[in-house]
Amino acid sequence: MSPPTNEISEISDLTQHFQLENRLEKLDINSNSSTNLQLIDENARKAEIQKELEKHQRFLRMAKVTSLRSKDPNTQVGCVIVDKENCIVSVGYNGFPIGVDDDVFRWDKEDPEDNKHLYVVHAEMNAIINKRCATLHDCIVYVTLFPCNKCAQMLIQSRVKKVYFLEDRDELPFRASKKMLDHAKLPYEQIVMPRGKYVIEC
Ligand SMILES: Nc1ccn([C@H]2C[C@H](O)[C@@H](COP(=O)(O)O)O2)c(=O)n1
Ligand SMILES: [Zn+2]
Repeated sequence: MSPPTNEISEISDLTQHFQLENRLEKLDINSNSSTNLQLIDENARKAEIQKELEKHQRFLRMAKVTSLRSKDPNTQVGCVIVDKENCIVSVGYNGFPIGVDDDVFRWDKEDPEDNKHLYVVHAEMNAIINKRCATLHDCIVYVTLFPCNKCAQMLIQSRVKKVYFLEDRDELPFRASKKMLDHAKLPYEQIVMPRGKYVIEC
């Protein structure tokens, strides 16, 4: 049985809190030996880290909004790619290729010959193809679902700098993807959304 909604929100709040704590711990600040100046510095860095986290959440919210364009009745995925200056250089969502008719290539077909997975272009692939810049080198990827193995290959080849994502899956394509990303040293990080600021009603 799934927990009631407010319980989920509390879990989300707690996870978020620990995520921020975890980020702060990495700073390795020795608070016992803090002088006033160090304390000011510490607070400034805490504020900076909080600001960074909020930026990631903002772009992931945009990825979520983008995902709503997908016609996949089971899983809508959205991807936003930003450059070094935090400018959006591309967006994408999962859909059939241009000219491939949804009424012919249906989303709900179970038959292996007609299954959507044979035809759908993933959100990340569409974002890579749609880019409005010469290269994605050092760009940051925001995606609502962890990239599969095929998308991970393309992201590695595109030389993007980091992947931020919302949801994860413990399935073969995703495990293979992690193996590849780790090996290629392309970092990825799951971001938890703040309570009440993720669900978008349209
Ligand atoms: N990172 C990903 C992973 C999956 N997708 C797409 C491919 C399908 O349209 C959908 C997954 O369908 P399901 O297996 O949940 O029925 O999500 C993507 O675009 N990017
Ligand atoms: Zn994929």
